[in-house]
Amino acid sequence: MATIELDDVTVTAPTADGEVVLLRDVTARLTERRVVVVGANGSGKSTLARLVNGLVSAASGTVRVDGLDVATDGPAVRRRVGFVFTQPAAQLVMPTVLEDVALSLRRHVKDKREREARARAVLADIGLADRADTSVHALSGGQQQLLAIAGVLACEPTVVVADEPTTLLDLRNARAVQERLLSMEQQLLLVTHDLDLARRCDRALVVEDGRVTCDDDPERAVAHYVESALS
Ligand SMILES: Nc1ncnc2c1ncn2[C@@H]1O[C@H](COP(=O)(O)OP(=O)(O)OP(=O)(O)O)[C@@H](O)[C@H]1O
Repeated sequence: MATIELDDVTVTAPTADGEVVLLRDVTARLTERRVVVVGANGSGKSTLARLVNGLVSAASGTVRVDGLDVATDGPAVRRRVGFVFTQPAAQLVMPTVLEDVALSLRRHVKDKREREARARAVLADIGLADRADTSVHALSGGQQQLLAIAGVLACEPTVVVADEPTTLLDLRNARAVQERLLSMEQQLLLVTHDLDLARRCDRALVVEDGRVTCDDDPERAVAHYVESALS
């Protein structure tokens, strides 16, 4: 299993009259297979998730994935960390379903024919084999999210970071995406407002106002979050 290490990490962003702190003094060593991040809107969850593949940089402190520093080994870290966004359309770039998966595979499989065969196998695995030649825009939101996840997994990452991956999906598609993410062998760092889903993970971080205020087993952490959010 992969290891994500955050050591005294603070993230800031510039404002018109100085800077704002988005995340403050976060330290955690994450080795569990499924780690969930919960917290109120605007508390800093996405900022925490984005640190792990360098989409957001730390102002101070270090972020490491399997010992590699995101600040100095960015490309090597990004090869290990796949990212699933809330909006799947954000990461579907090719015209057809098959081409999109094949593009994800371009660094891993050099031979074009072999790449196409692998892409077809990936599509069969997620149940989209019959949509291979369809436009990515003709897929439903749920199918697009499954395709985005397939593209990420095809690159064989050791960590998958998913930022509210089921927020836009109906119950059935949300379930399909959840099961795919929870059952995969890769380490999952999941941001979600779905507390039932959070309870199925192995460890939970609660973020409040840019700080990790609870780091515990999910039952206890979710209880802490509910108590704090509703009090
Ligand atoms: N680049 C930026 N510049 C200024 N403020 C920012 C920037 N990025 C994020 N913020 C602010 O930092 C806070 C934390 O944002 P973040 O997206 O991490 O929250 P979140 O917990 O993921 O929220 P949500 O549940 O609504 O997605 C928010 O108040 C947001 O407006």
